[in-house]
Amino acid sequence: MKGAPEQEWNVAADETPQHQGGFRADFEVTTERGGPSYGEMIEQVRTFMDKVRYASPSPELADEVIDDLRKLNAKLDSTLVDEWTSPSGTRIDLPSRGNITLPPYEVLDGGPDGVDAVVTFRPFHLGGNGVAHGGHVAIAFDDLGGMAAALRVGRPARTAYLTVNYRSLTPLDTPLTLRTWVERHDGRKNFVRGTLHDGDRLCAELDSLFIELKPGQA
Ligand SMILES: CCCCCCCC(=O)SCCNC(=O)CCNC(=O)[C@H](O)C(C)(C)COP(=O)(O)OP(=O)(O)OC[C@H]1O[C@@H](n2cnc3c(N)ncnc32)[C@H](O)[C@@H]1OP(=O)(O)O
Repeated sequence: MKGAPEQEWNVAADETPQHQGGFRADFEVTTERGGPSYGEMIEQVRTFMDKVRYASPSPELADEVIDDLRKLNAKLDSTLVDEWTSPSGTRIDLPSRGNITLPPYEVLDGGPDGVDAVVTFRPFHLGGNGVAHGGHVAIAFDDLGGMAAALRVGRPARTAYLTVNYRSLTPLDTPLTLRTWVERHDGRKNFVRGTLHDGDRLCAELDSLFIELKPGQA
């Protein structure tokens, strides 16, 4: 991974098809793209999603919010870039690399032996009856399982299968311990296991296969 000190943070997307030549194994990570307030911007969006999940607005307020959102969307329209240069996904100083689509996590330790992270499912990750949606648990495992495979092989890997065993309910708004590691490998095949704990209580387990991508493979 490269981290250039001089980052351009508002580069227009070019005409190059994004997947030409395969998944980019070596794209620039950054702590600067999007500016110093980018993390807070993402946090405010997540907070907005929390509010939307539980809000019951009047028709008038819904119309007002729609107007405000249209204005905000128009503001961002002029700044759109491709996925490889967007801060969302490449800002390694932010929870989940600044990726707005992932449950926010912080990697405490990561290397060829595995990944230790703390993940907090937000109120908007609600599944039902106050606990996390199983699909969001799977997303956290997919990203951090993929990271464990990538850190072992030094190249990106794609999920071939992913099984989550849900052992007990996963709470919201609670820092949870998530671990992933490559249990065994066979050529390009990385068999990745994982656990998600609330304190000592096991919430879910991961059993998955990540295939190391060949050079140029999409
Ligand atoms: C740090 C950031 C991390 C982010 C992680 C995010 C991860 C993701 O979400 S990726 C998105 C979800 N995954 C996908 O879209 C993948 C879609 N599938 C594919 O692209 C391909 O099937 C792919 C790449 C997985 C494998 O294709 P390919 O490279 O041609 O491998 P292929 O030759 O078919 O298989 C290689 C080996 O794996 C085995 N294999 C492949 N798929 C499976 C499977 N589902 N189950 C069991 N074995 C499998 C094959 O049998 C073969 O075994 P062997 O070498 O012993 O004969």
